[in-house]
Amino acid sequence: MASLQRQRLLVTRTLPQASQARLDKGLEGVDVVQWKEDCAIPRAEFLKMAKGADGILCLLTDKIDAELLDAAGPQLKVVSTMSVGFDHVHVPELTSRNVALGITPGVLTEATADTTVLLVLASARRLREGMSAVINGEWGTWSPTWLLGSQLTDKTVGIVGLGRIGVAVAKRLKVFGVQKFLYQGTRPKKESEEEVGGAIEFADMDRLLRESDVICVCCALTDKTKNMFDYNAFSKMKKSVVFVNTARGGIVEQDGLIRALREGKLGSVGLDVTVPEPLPKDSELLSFPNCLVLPHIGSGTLETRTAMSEIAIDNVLKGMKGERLPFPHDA
Ligand SMILES: O=CC(=O)O
Repeated sequence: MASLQRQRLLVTRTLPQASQARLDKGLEGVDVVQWKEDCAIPRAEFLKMAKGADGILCLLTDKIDAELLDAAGPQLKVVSTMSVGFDHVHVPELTSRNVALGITPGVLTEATADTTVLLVLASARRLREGMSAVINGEWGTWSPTWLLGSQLTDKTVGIVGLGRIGVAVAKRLKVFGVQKFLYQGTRPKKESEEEVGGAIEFADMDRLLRESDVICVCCALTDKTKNMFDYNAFSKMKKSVVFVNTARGGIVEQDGLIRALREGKLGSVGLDVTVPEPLPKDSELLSFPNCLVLPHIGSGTLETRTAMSEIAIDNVLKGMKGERLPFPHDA
């Protein structure tokens, strides 16, 4: 009787506890090799460990391109990324080799929308400046004019990308009394408009930039959205704008953002994503009191990260069996 050949699964980082326990318990017919250091797998190590893998469970920090796929070999059946974004994966290379790609959509919508709202409020209410004042002993007596921010009541909010996360952001911000939402994307989305409810309109980019009091970037990084927010775009925004990006750093042309901040063109900025990540400590971006930067923690709750890693395991196991992935990238 022919014995079933064991498969090799490469996992590029230690996973949240429950999912790690699932791997440690052992997966039937699968040998797991895993990079367990608390840092991104170095490229040379990745190329070495990928050799002979039937499945790869990776993160958004791991570049998946022709070189990596060559190093893995022709037996590779599936790449499963523990992220909803897949701009780190060269999809045509996977497609041409018949390698499936799994992602983790849906489960991180709420946490990422929460982080977006957190940045909107924190930026609008000048949280960074307020906290620094307290820590640095600059907190004087209560003043009617000190550290005044802005509020969402009766404002116009621009959402760039009215996908799952964009809708969840709009629904949350609505309860703060937003008057109107404008949105941008590949096309008008009636179903998403209905889900948000109330005053919401598809608008051209120029109008969205000029009329919005708050702009939230919630779209994927693609060839079309890369560097979409450049100096020219920032120059069109209101001087009081609150600009928040929780999607991908590459959607913003960062030198243009820095120039706009330097020239005082922007009210406040909240970023969860930058280029590069981590952002070097001496980046000029960190020198502006009205720019708040978080270390890419949009989906960073235990519940969400566990749900993401569980899906990533389910995807990779199905793919290694040659079956349809529960969450393929092109669903
Ligand atoms: O940024 C996080 C993700 O794409 O999942």
